[in-house]
Amino acid sequence: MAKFKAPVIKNQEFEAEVVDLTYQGMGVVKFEDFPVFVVDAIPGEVVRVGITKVQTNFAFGRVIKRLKESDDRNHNVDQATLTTGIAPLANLTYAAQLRFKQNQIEQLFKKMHIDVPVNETIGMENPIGYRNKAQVPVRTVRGELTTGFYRRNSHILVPIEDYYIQDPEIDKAIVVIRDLMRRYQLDAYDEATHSGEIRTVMVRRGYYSHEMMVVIVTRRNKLPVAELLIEGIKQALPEVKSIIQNVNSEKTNVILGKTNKTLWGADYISDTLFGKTFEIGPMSFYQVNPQTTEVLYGLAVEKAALTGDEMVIDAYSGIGTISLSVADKVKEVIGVEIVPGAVADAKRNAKINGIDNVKFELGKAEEKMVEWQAADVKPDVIFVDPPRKGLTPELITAATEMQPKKIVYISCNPATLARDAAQLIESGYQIDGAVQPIDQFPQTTHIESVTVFLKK
Ligand SMILES: C[S@@+](CC[C@H](N)C(=O)[O-])C[C@H]1O[C@@H](n2cnc3c(N)ncnc32)[C@H](O)[C@@H]1O
Repeated sequence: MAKFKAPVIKNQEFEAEVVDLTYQGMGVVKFEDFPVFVVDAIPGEVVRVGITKVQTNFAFGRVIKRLKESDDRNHNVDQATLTTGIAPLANLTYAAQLRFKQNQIEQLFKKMHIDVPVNETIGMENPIGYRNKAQVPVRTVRGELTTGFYRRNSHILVPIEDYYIQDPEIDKAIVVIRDLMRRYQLDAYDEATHSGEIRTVMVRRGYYSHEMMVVIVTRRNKLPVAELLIEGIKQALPEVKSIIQNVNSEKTNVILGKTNKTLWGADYISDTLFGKTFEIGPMSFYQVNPQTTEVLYGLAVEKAALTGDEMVIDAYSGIGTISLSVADKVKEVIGVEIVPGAVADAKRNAKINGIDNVKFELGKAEEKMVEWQAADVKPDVIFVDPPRKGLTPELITAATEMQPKKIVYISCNPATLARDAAQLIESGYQIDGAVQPIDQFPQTTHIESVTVFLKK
């Protein structure tokens, strides 16, 4: 059989209308029927495209000239932001972003042949500067230690100081820390040669508490000039309550290593959610958008319609935010979480808030659920809030065999949500009402939603 030959070649130019937007926020144009994915091109726009890379079934291109512009284009964003991968939807108006997210969920359920309404995405009033956490790579650019963000689809650092979607206080802190590292001539990490010292700076700031944690990720155990660095950070950033060194000596893209050393202050910071206090350690997941998290969990709890008598499972419980938010509305909760630091945080958080009807277990949700089912645990409601890869078939089998009245699925990836929904429906559950998207991650392609499954 003759090998398929792409109808375009590198550097070829042509004009076309943008007909679609991929789930990664890239415009789709067609050359004959061959799809070309183009950064910063919006459906309805007509563009002159230059081909940058050709693959077997598709190609990538860039906009050489925009010949017709879409009304959905947002002009209030600078080029550096669009060049990096930090805010890939920032070229769209916010209204168009919200429609894009609703539409993505609709398409994914349609593909699975599940007929379900999807509500309009609940958005933010001010959808920038919301992130309570930054993880910024530290690299050498033109001979100087630099912080910024990777250029899209690459590991090339673009120096930036305004990260657009991060809490501006975090942006300021990163510049302060970068300048101290320059002053004390610290060496930035070099991925290619696996040399240098400072890999990443992570900063987390409590939305209500304004407590800041700084985590410096190093390649080796020794952090040169640690004393001077700590003193400088304390002087310049009075909100900092915790300075931690995380050691990651592996040749990997994973940001954090396993070892943490508290260089100064507390091992965690606190913040509040629904008026409850949560202590958050460096390894623990904590929702990055504190403003919409309350909307998200508020909705999840409202949809669960709890009466006070329920036995609840909180699978993927993190530091216990869902468990502790529902504890006073139910009889008891058991949570399961895989990260030991997060389970320790969750147990402390139960204590701090005087909650004693909640238990947290360390383990894999998919294994614990099978154990609980075998032990004849009978939950009335199961909350699942998995990472992007979603649930496993084993977890769904065990969960549905326990026959809870409701399974409340909080999802950060509609592709795995739609896949899992098919198995839940096959196992005797039906979707109650509509899927509700909530914009936890404005300006990005990430899509959060809540769906309730009812036992038929
Ligand atoms: C989206 S977060 C939700 C956390 C928590 N519900 C919250 O909102 O703060 C997913 C959590 O699942 C945990 N996790 C990942 N894989 C897991 C597994 N196989 N079993 C249990 N927990 C897991 C992660 O460490 C993370 O804390």
